[in-house]
Amino acid sequence: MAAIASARYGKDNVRVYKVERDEKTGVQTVTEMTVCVLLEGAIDTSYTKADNSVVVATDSMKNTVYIKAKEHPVTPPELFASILGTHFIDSYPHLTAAHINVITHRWTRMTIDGKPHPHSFYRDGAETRNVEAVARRGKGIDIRSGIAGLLVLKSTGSQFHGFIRDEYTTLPEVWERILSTDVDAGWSWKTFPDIAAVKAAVPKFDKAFEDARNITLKTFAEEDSPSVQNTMYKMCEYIMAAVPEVENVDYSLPNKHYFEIDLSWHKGLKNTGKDAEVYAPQSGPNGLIKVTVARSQTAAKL
Ligand SMILES: O=c1[nH]c(=O)c2[nH]c(=O)[nH]c2[nH]1
Repeated sequence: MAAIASARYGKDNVRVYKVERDEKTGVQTVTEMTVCVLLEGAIDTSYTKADNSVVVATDSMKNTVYIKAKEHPVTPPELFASILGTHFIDSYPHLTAAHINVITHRWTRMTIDGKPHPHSFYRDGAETRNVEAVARRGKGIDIRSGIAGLLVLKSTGSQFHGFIRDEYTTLPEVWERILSTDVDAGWSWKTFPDIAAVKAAVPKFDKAFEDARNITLKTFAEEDSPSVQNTMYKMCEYIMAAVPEVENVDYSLPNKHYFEIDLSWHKGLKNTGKDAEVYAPQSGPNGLIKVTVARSQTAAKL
């Protein structure tokens, strides 16, 4: 006999743009998001018995995203995701959880002749601000805020030595290397009992994002990194110290390798070790290093 172990469904890639116009100053502010809604609850019969009476159409979910974006602020994304999630479980008694993902894309205001332009913006990077809010009936709202697609590189100030050497090892130890990664980081907040608690925390969300982004960049730039593992752990520690309401911090960092090229076959050109200048960026395979750091009392329970 087969039975459903878990099921959720919804609408992904709902693209939304919202403009805010300040009539007095003529300054406009824009937000562009990609939203995913996934719902859970007493929906098994829609899979097992073709019972569509329990189905909120994914098309209606898309409409709801647009309507809630019209009725409410879409920033900070933590609040908008919580408003959406709460709407679904409040509106449909058979649903138990709503998982809302909001990816906010960068539109940075242009500076023209030294002045911020009132209505023109540019995409200054692939980096996105990502929020996942899960509203669970009777269990409050869990939020993970994050940053993804922040591509960074340092041309020195990174080492890697002392690792296991055995019959599988060819990697030389290095006291000097290039370090590059595509930062995917998240910070998870203590459960909010309800939407009022999320509203009360609104001023903290943008500050936490700026703190986490600055800590990531500063630690990456300034630390003489002994390994990706140690550097990302330090980033987690600093974020936990900067944002007391955060319960844990996670990073997922690909190690984007740049290989030295031996050019000595061409007229004895020196291009390795301290003479290395021309490198071959690798697209794969790459290292992938992940961690979640919790406060000590929570980590002990995990
Ligand atoms: O920072 C690093 N951590 C590793 O675990 C690892 N493994 C590897 O081959 N290079 C690196 N670099």
